[in-house]
Amino acid sequence: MSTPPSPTSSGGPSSPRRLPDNHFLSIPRPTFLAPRPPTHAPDVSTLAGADYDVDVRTGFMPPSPPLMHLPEEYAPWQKVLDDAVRSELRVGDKRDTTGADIDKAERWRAHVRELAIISIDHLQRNILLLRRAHQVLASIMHFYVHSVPPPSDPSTPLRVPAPIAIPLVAVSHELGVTPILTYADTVLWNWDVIDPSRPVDVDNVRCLTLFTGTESEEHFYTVSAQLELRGVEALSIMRSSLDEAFVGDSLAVRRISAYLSRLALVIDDVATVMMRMFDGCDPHVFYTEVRPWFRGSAGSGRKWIYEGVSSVEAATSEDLSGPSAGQSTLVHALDVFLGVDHTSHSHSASTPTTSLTRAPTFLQQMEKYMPGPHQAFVHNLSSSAHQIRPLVLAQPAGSELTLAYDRAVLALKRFRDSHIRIVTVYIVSQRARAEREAREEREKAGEVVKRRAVGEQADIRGTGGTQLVPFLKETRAATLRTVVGKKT
Ligand code: HEM
Repeated sequence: MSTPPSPTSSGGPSSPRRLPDNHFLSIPRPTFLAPRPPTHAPDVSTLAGADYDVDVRTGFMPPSPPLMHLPEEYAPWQKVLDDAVRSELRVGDKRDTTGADIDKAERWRAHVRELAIISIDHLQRNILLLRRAHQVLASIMHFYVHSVPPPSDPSTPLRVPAPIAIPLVAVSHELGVTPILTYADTVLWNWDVIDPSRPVDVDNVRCLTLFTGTESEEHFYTVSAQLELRGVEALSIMRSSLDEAFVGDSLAVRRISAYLSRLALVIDDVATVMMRMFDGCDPHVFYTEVRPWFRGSAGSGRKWIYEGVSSVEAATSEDLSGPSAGQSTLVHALDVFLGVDHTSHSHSASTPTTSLTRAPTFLQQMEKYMPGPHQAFVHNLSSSAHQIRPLVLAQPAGSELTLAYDRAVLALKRFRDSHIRIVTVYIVSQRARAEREAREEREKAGEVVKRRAVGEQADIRGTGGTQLVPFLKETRAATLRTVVGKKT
């Protein structure tokens, strides 16, 4: 990022205001104090830039709308995807999916198996085409694996046919991302501007639906895209703060304090944007129609076999999660920048651990689902020689810097409060409703059905395979533990 925008004193989700010209943050530093990193230190001078695929205006989203078409040679992929959407394929293990739905899906699946295996040679070195290819192939794969009825033996592997598996693994390799549908496919690479004469901003994007064509699905993706755009300012604040941390003098401390206070407002805005979810994404439609398409192989009890793929490559496609906004680099970056330590909860996440190994946290596990350059961004941020938290801890309690730091951390905690409210409405309550309806149906048929005891919680899993309620509460608790002063 070449020039960070000045932090502003206030502003709503999409209307940051400028600082007055005489504000101390508007005064340039004397040039002899300009930070110059030592050659052995990681370069934190540009947290945005081509190397990380981060844009000064759009952050982790590409600066212009992603391609929606592939060259003619790849038209067969596009056609089978369009056919799946047009024929309104239904998830195979839903109670109301009919035999006719299953037959229709099977006819479509046969076309997928009969596709020729197309080389990705003509996509290579063109990142825009590779992204579109990943999105198309991963979407076809999710339609393919989820439109079949459940097998009689629930551990029967799911086979992804070679015409999809081979190019998907190859394209994923080029992009440094996993061969499964990711947050990048559903959000970062899945949008267009509403009004092309206006810049890309929070209120000028919409996402192009893929699975159900419902307004709820489109809104679900669009809110995440809007949130990414509102978060762009946080990236420039991080960069400016790290530059100042390198200098580390008293002026730097004052400046970082102002940046962190501004960051708190930006994070609150990001949370406000997230709550727009309620404006257009119906919780029941989301839970019953949209979310089932997202499921990955992790935690499903079924192995997904990528046919025609070498055993080495196949190892990278085992136990993968479906898309989750938990793969958003923006939120990871905020955690890393503020020094939120999630390691203590790794035991309650999906990966088992032994006393000799420390399991990666959920957030670390999610990094491999991010595009390669964004993973590099997070690594660079976390390996920066000049971190904010140690600087804060070195200040006296109640100082301007510690107060500002806590404001930012508490804003992130409030973001997680809001997120838990969303998850409660969109998943926990919907799951309870689905169970109640299934029970009533069975009771109507004369069965005696055991009810869950009061206080007994369902084992509800996220698309990332976590036990989501304890996981999200622990993630929030880790954020609160990061506060250095009063935890309110
Ligand atoms: C209807 C809307 C949403 C639902 C139902 C939802 C659901 C979930 C679930 C179930 C998890 C647990 C991890 C997993 O197993 O996948 C999760 C994690 C997460 N989600 Fe969401 N989410 C929603 C919207 C969002 C949005 C818009 C964002 C913003 C980027 C977001 C950011 C995160 C993050 C960062 C995590 C990791 C845990 C954390 O850092 O607190 N989610 N979400």
